[in-house]
Amino acid sequence: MKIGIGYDVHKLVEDRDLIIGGVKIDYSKGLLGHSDADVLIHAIMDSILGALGLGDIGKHFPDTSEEFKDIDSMDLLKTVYNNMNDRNYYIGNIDAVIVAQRPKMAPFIEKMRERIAGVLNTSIENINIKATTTEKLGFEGREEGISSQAVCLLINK
Ligand SMILES: Nc1ccn([C@@H]2O[C@H](COP(=O)(O)O)[C@@H](O)[C@H]2O)c(=O)n1
Ligand SMILES: C[C@@]1(CO)OP(=O)(O)OP(=O)(O)OC[C@H]1O
Repeated sequence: MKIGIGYDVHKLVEDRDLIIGGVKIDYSKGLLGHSDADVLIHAIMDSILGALGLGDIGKHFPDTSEEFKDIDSMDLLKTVYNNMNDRNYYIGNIDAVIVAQRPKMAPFIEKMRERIAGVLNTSIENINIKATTTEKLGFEGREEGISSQAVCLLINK
């Protein structure tokens, strides 16, 4: 078994789609990034890469490469999954938190779990996603950005 941790932050700006956990959320602002800036998927990928001892997403998908400009982070997650699968590991479970003052994530959590479980070829029960505000404290609380943290457990086939 191997464990990993991931953390990511993206800035909230106008005129960008808000995509979190592979789900487009109707909101007045979106996250800025080289990719679609899906902060939850980035944290999950980093946790898996970390568990495998393979560095982080910046190493695998550099933000200097045109190849990854505006890319759907679910496509990157599929690449990370293939890498894990090739090394004979599968997902034990993932637990993650989205830190956002707004909007409410609760209505979208089940869809996120479904999408992530689908790409990672695991059961929805193995993917837990939580959300919290910071009671208006810090950059998330001031709605300047959204952060996410994830931990994963990988199991040997
Ligand atoms: N962006 C968010 C933040 C929170 N939630 C849900 O609300 C609950 C209470 O949040 P607190 O920060 O006040 O503890 C939290 O447990 C989440 O279920 C949310 O959906 N979206
Ligand atoms: C995903 C990548 C690549 O498109 O771009 P961003 O969306 O900027 O995300 P970040 O979490 O800053 O780092 C990984 C990047 O290389």
